[in-house]
Amino acid sequence: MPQHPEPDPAKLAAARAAVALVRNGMKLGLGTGSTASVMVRELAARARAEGLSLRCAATSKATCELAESLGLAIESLDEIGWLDMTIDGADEVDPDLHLIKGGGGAHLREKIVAAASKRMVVIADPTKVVEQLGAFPLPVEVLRFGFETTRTLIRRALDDLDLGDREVLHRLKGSEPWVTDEGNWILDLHLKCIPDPVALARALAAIPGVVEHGLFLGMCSLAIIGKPDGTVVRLDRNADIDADMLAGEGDQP
Ligand SMILES: O=C(CO)[C@H](O)[C@H](O)COP(=O)(O)O
Repeated sequence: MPQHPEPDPAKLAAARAAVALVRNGMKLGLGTGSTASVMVRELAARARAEGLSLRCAATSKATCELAESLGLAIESLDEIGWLDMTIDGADEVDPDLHLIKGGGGAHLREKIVAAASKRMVVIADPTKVVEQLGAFPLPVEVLRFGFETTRTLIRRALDDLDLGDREVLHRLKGSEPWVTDEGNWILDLHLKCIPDPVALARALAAIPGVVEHGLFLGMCSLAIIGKPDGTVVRLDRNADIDADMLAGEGDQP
């Protein structure tokens, strides 16, 4: 088994609590990022120890490689169909369980997988919980074709929302553009705060050339926040989520 550093205790606590929700036979979406990686390791260990039969779709090439290296078989989303649950990390979580995602640049696949899931469970440490979204730069995946035109249209949309003086930065890896799993580029919107996430999401989605933005609104039904002492806090959108989740058989969300 590949060696890896001891995981952060808060991420480990959140990951373990989420993996405890998994039942034999479930169809799962596996998120991307450092917290999701801890979850994938915990899930693989539990599946091995208990002989669980699971069907898993990955939200990135990196997660696919990690899961397969740990013995979890990954199938394409379309092979599996609707999922019982996706477990993923987040960059910010607000009190309505609205999210910013895409710090790892995987928010396009993450959103598709979450949309195909009956439940999206977010795992995070307390630094991700915010009163208002926007301190974390909002990632927007953009087609390379007409990239500067799309950036200008985004700036105009921000102007209309009184967010006009904010930076819209091309994400780089070294001196080269950062390329997503789908071959696109990313703009990071340094907004400082997002007073109206719904309006911003609508404005960004209306711009040709925007493939997907990192606002996940109304998608997450449970956030599990791990604390450094190993305890967790659950932020529920639906009070009956656990009973509901156990009853789910992967029908259409
Ligand atoms: O959205 C994501 C990747 O696109 C990640 O889930 C998010 O960036 C959180 O990552 P980490 O757990 O490493 O802080």
